[in-house]
Amino acid sequence: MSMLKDPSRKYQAFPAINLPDRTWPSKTITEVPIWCSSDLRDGNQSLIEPMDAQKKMRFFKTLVQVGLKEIEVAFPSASDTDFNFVRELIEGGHIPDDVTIQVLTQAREDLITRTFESLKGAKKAIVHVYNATAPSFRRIVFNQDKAGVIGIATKAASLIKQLAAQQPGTDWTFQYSPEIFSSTELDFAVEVCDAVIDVWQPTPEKKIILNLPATVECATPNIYADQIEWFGRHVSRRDSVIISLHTHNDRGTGVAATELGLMAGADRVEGCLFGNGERTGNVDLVTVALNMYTQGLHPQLDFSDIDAVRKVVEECNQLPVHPRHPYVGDLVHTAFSGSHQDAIRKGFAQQEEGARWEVPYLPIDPADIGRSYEAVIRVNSQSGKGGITFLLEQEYGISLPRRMQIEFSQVVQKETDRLGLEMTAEQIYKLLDSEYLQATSPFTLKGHRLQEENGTSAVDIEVQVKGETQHLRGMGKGPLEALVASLPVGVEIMDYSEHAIGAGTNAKAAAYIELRVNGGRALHGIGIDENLTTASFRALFSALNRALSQTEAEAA
Ligand SMILES: CC(=O)SCCNC(=O)CCNC(=O)[C@H](O)C(C)(C)COP(=O)(O)OP(=O)(O)OC[C@H]1O[C@@H](n2cnc3c(N)ncnc32)[C@H](O)[C@@H]1OP(=O)(O)O
Ligand SMILES: CC(C)C(=O)C(=O)O
Ligand SMILES: [Mg+2]
Repeated sequence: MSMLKDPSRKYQAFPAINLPDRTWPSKTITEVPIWCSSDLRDGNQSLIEPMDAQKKMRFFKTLVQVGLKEIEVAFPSASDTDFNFVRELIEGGHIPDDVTIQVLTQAREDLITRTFESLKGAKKAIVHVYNATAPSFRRIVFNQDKAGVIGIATKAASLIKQLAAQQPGTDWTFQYSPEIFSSTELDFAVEVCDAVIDVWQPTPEKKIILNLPATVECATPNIYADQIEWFGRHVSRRDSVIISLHTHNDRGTGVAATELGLMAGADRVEGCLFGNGERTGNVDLVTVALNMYTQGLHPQLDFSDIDAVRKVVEECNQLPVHPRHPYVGDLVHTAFSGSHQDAIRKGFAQQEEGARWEVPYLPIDPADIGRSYEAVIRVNSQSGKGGITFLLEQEYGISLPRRMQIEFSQVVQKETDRLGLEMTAEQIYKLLDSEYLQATSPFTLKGHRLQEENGTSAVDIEVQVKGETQHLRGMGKGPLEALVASLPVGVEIMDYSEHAIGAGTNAKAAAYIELRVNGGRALHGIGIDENLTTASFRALFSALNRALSQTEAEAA
């Protein structure tokens, strides 16, 4: 490869932060942050078709239901749709008392003025202003030096303070974002923020929010954590400032950066549900929140019906959620592969109600987010007996004995190989039915009469053999021995088991028999009936017929 064409030469590693006594690496997340959804702003501005008023309202109500207390609802000076949406929220009384709406504006006088107009009559509001501070933006976008950029920020901060004072009926919170904080020289980021602090004069009782965006993610997440810890140590009036994280996912590590940022001392997280947002998206709030469960923390957001939330988000954003998306993807609580299914089935069987969650391969209990166990195990050609057994147990109450699991899984394997497709529980049951329950040839059991006296059983059997009715009679120490004695072929029973399916008046019996015919290969049969003796007789004929058919097939 020619070095001249080597793309890596265009880029430079992000320099490490000088913070040898960093503390975040040995911390864990022990507190739930303040959550802020930016779905209706950062999410919305990145959509092919931004949401209309109806969609925005539907999304807003879902966010409220989920439990978000801070919601960035619009960029009011951007469009009439956004402006009018803020008006509708306020005038229509749609904002619950414990929810604060947030709006974004550039640090420009006309836009700030329009933003305050949109907020007239709000009980509470966060006014969020941003301007770029990163070196390339200073040069490319603003053509300003550092002092010029500080001037943009402080001028806007002053105007915001002044306009807020003119609308005293609203409980205001001010928020400032130095854009691409993560690419801004740290001391300059602090310098700009300190200048804004000087204007806003926050106190521990009336804090401001400093939102520190990784607008474009261009370093490993440990760098972002260092930047957050460094900033927290150096910013003035730390006790009067809420440090907010706002990460994007350009390198695919938005969640990691946010989590490490929390360990580094941040108080608040902005993001979007399922990671919508500019380019690769904002950090996925759902993932960060649900990851808290595995830290033993309740995220204080309600995703107990995650599929209902997903439906709203997909319909409003007109973007599908990927099937492998953490927590919510269609496939993420599903195991196809044999060894995973085996471990999951054993895990479910041993998991006790209320005990610490230990089911292998499932980081959280799917039921906690409204997912059903049925979806957990699905069967294709990579599956083994564990998954097949699990589905038959869950869906049909059929518990195959161990050796029969092995035998039947080979039948299923042949079918999945032949189809090249997944098999549903229903298809598996149909296969079990045709292979075992419908194994009625050459012997079709038509009826039986059982007499038991002094420990001896005598059975009269009516069977149909190749269309002809035959009567068989046998005696033995029990019904099965009597039945075996009645047969015209040599049958040796290797194993027998039974269990109930269901309970009460609808209960049925399932019987399983493993037998050998004339010393041949051991094979299984199943019988299901309301009557246990009938079930066991059906099981015997099921196994016998399978054995005879196979012998015939092998001879042919
Ligand atoms: C990282 C982020 O997500 S930031 C949020 C981005 N979101 C959006 O932009 C969505 C909504 N935006 C819009 O609809 C439009 O940009 C508007 C209506 C707000 C403004 O539109 P316009 O007036 O046409 O300006 P435009 O967006 O092109 O911005 C360019 C001008 O604003 C300046 N500018 C850009 N950002 C800022 C800022 N944060 N603060 C101050 N000035 C800014 C630029 O330097 C440029 O100035 P110039 O014309 O003197 O060179
Ligand atoms: C407006 C700011 C906070 C933003 O969205 C970003 O920098 O990503
Ligand atoms: Mg953003």
